[in-house]
Amino acid sequence: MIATESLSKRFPRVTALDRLSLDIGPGVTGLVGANGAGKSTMIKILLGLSPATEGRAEVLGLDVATSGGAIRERVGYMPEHDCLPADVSATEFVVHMARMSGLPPTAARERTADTLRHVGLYEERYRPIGGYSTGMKQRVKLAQALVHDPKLVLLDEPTNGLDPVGRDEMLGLIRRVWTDFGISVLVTSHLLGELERTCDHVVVIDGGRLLRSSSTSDFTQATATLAIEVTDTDAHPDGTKALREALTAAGVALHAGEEEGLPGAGHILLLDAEGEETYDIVRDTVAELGLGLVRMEQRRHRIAEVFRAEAPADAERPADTHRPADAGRPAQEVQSR
Ligand SMILES: Nc1ncnc2c1ncn2[C@@H]1O[C@H](COP(=O)(O)OP(=O)(O)OP(=O)(O)O)[C@@H](O)[C@H]1O
Repeated sequence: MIATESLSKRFPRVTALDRLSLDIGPGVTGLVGANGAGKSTMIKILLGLSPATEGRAEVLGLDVATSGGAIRERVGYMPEHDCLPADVSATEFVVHMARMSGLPPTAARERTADTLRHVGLYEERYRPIGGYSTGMKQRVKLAQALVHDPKLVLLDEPTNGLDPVGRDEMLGLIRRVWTDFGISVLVTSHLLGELERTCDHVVVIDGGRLLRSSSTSDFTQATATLAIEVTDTDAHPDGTKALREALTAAGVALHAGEEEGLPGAGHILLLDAEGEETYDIVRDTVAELGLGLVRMEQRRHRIAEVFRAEAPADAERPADTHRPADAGRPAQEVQSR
């Protein structure tokens, strides 16, 4: 879908992209980096809107230096900043964008109705955009990127300004752009956490340089760590302690510390699983003690942890404090440089 080779973009005072070589296939790909990492610059080069200083890039097999127009016919683009006219309705605006992309009037109207429905805008699509919430405006921006049925969409920070619920809804929509319509997606974000569930592949850039490009599952590979949480009972007022002692006696290797569980719940024991029998031992021990098993789950790395572990020593990386008690809070933000 996208291939770059030693792609660089230098402004007089800053190198926005520094010899970036990438190969991005079909599916949903996240391009993640702090503010100023070079994400928007990359998108503008891929659209043929801004020339690279060095290197080359192809989108859908077309050279960005010579085929900008052809690329923009086949690719949808959702810009980062607000760029919507306040005094026209979503329907009027998206029909206009569809016509600009070359669709005949009837097809433009039909595609607009379908696309706005797909992004979750219904009756309100006839009201002026000026009165829309941020979430609705982001949906209009997404709709105009999809209306001409592109092969690929480039989405620049589509979750910007959204609250956690709006962000989840937008990420769900983005995922469906690929799963329901087969349109590949390149989505930028400065939030590492939100890409885990949405993207098949993640590219991390920092200061215009490639830090890592790999599949999300490689980033978040399951570890052999099990997290166990149990309830207290009258017989065992500290169920976690009782379980720790019983499992230790059974020869299970437990991690020294405990994690805090959800507010009001017990602590979470962590242990190294050595095959399926560890699960059986835990289950049987919990049953023998008469405790309630709240969770027994295999831990996965979070992208932020991997990123922090791999970042160069001189780079300040986010401290990932994700615990179950953090569930539902906004994803960890990559610090600005
Ligand atoms: N037209 C320009 N002239 C000079 N410098 C620029 C220009 N456009 C971008 N830059 C610089 O290039 C670097 C990368 O900017 P870019 O907008 O690509 O980052 P980004 O990762 O998209 O971050 P953000 O989400 O904050 O826009 C920044 O240091 C920025 O100040």
